[in-house]
Amino acid sequence: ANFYFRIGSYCVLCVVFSAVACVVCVLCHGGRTVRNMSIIKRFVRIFKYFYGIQFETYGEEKLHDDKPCVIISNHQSILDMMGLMEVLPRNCIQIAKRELFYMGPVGLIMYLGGVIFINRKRTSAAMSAMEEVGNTLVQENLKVWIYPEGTRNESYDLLPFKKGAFYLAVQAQVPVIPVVYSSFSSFYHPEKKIFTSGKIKVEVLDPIKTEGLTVTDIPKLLETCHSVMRETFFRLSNKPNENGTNGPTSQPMQ
Ligand SMILES: CCCCCCCC/C=C\CCCCCCCC(=O)SCCNC(=O)CCNC(=O)[C@H](O)C(C)(C)COP(=O)(O)OP(=O)(O)OC[C@H]1O[C@@H](n2cnc3c(N)ncnc32)[C@H](O)[C@@H]1OP(=O)(O)O
Ligand SMILES: CCCCCCCCCCCCCC(=O)OC[C@@H](O)COP(=O)(O)O
Repeated sequence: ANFYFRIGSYCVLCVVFSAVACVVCVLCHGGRTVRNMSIIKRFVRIFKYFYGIQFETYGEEKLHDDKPCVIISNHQSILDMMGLMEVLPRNCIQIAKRELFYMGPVGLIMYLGGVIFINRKRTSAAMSAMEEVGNTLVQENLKVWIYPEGTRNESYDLLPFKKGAFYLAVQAQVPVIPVVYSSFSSFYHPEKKIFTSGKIKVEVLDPIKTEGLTVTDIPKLLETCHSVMRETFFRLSNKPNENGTNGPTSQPMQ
């Protein structure tokens, strides 16, 4: 019961705070602009106090370079939104599934914040929407936050990555900055109806350059990002990986 209450209240908070934020954004900036993201960020960062969630961030300054880039991060649940807003840099928009646009005030506030909606069922339309972002990224000095797994993933691992984020980065010749969140599963587990409070570690990894890369380099770029993020995810989540060590950097388990 507690699980449903907390998840239900999370959704209610999203709806209520969105409605309020829409009014504030329209009064402050008049319409759809990435500058509204700083207002949205302030609202969403309050959520963690309702749920007793703490964030421990490492390397956040790597996101503060005032230059365009593609930020990619793992995606576990709708709680990711709190983690996103915890470290979201200025001038950064997100790519979101179109279904979110139809969620009342939540969709409207995302629209006002400059979020790009894609239809995952129509790959060609999604790709052209992202291509459009790639064209304006540099001159508008924008950052784009993409969840390359393309969907929430509550398994204790990373899904294979979709290619869109890497096409966009190579097309715009901007760096890819991976951000990794530790597993929520110690305090958030929908199957087991668990949603208590806990700590999430967030690590921003070094930017990966794409200057000089072409479309043919995309599979390798994707693989590099996937493996470094997966390794970090295991380390941050204290998950022993295949060969029984607790992450490649630490000593093998006794
Ligand atoms: C006060 C406030 C209160 C709170 C209220 C809330 C407010 C919050 C506000 C703001 C926070 C917002 C929070 C946002 C959260 C949203 C989370 C989500 O919705 S996550 C799902 C959507 N995201 C994605 O799906 C991206 C990842 N997807 C991609 O990048 C895909 O690549 C995509 C969609 C572009 C295409 O997906 P494919 O399923 O077709 O898969 P592929 O393997 O990537 O591509 C298929 C083929 O197309 C080629 N391809 C892909 N992209 C291409 C391109 N750009 N050009 C040419 N070819 C391309 C590839 O090479 C591949 O071809 P070959 O299989 O290799 O032969
Ligand atoms: C008027 C009814 C509103 C319903 C309450 C709003 C629900 C909360 C909205 C949270 C904002 C976005 C958080 C987020 O990160 O959602 C992404 C997931 O969805 C991705 O879904 P999928 O696994 O990719 O299908």
